[in-house]
Amino acid sequence: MTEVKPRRSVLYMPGANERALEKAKALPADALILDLEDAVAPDAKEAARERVCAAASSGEYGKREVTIRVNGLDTEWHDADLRAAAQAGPAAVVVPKVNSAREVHNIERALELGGAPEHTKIWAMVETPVAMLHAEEIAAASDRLTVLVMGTNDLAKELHAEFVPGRGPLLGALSLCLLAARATGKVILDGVYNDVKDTEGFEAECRQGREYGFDGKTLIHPGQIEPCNRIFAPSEAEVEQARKIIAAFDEAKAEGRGVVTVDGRMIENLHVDNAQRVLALAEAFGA
Ligand SMILES: CC(C)(COP(=O)(O)OP(=O)(O)OC[C@H]1O[C@@H](n2cnc3c(N)ncnc32)[C@H](O)[C@@H]1OP(=O)(O)O)[C@@H](O)C(=O)NCCC(=O)NCCSC(=O)C[C@H](O)C(=O)O
Ligand SMILES: [Mg+2]
Repeated sequence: MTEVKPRRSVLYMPGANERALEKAKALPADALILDLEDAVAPDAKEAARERVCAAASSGEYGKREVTIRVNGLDTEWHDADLRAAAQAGPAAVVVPKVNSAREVHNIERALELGGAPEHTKIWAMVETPVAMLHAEEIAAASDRLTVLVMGTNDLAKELHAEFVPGRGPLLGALSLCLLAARATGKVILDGVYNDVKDTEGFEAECRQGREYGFDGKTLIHPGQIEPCNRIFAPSEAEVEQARKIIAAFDEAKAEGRGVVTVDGRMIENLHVDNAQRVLALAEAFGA
């Protein structure tokens, strides 16, 4: 099984907010997105670019992936953001509103020309109707692209959809992107939950994201980290069950059988693969 990187909780923080950048050093988020796009006002963009590039190359955020979200491809800041990010060498450059494979190729070329180290990957945000329809070609466009990130605020805006409990209006789009990620072997992160005071609603959305198959969720506030880490990690009972399944199947195999029941349920090879994935995740999360 390939290495599992912890990406349950991926926290955005405004690149212009020095206090938030400092505070993030001690926060238990699995990964960070230092934002130059929506959370930064136009007249603060250049100072924020310098600040986040310095933060990303500082080595002060421990083992976590520190990424930089640049401004969109059609903005006046995009090229300079990409050049600066390529030099800073973060774990990834997060690019908003990616709509086609051609755009991914352009980003890839710009990173290469900018001298980005190999470890700097592309995380593509999918957040427009066009991106939903091109999700597979976007995900498959480059080996350097390792993660799809849902942008549910932009998507809802473009769709004229309302935010309702259960996210009915967005479920088709979320499923399309999940299919694209799984079909191409990429990681996929769910979108943000805007009401930072609504713990119950946030936890329900985390559970829904996990049930659908998302690898983790993007966050906007430190208070969202603990519930997100808890919900996206296998519980003790799930780890115990995974061990039981592996042991029962090993025993059956030794007796020449390819199928067994555990607690009355059929277990075949594919369920063992799932159980191994649960153990790998638990180990990656330090559970
Ligand atoms: C949402 C917020 C504006 C709320 O801010 P505020 O009311 O000031 O929060 P608190 O007073 O509760 O903050 C408590 C302390 O925590 C620090 N803090 C807050 N948020 C963060 C953060 N994201 N990272 C690190 N630290 C954070 C505060 O500084 C306080 O610290 P202290 O003073 O020491 O007590 C605010 O949370 C915020 O700005 N969040 C991030 C917003 C953001 O990045 N937005 C852009 C990304 S989301 C997006 O673009 C979606 C996507 O594209 C889509 O389309 O869906
Ligand atoms: Mg967006």
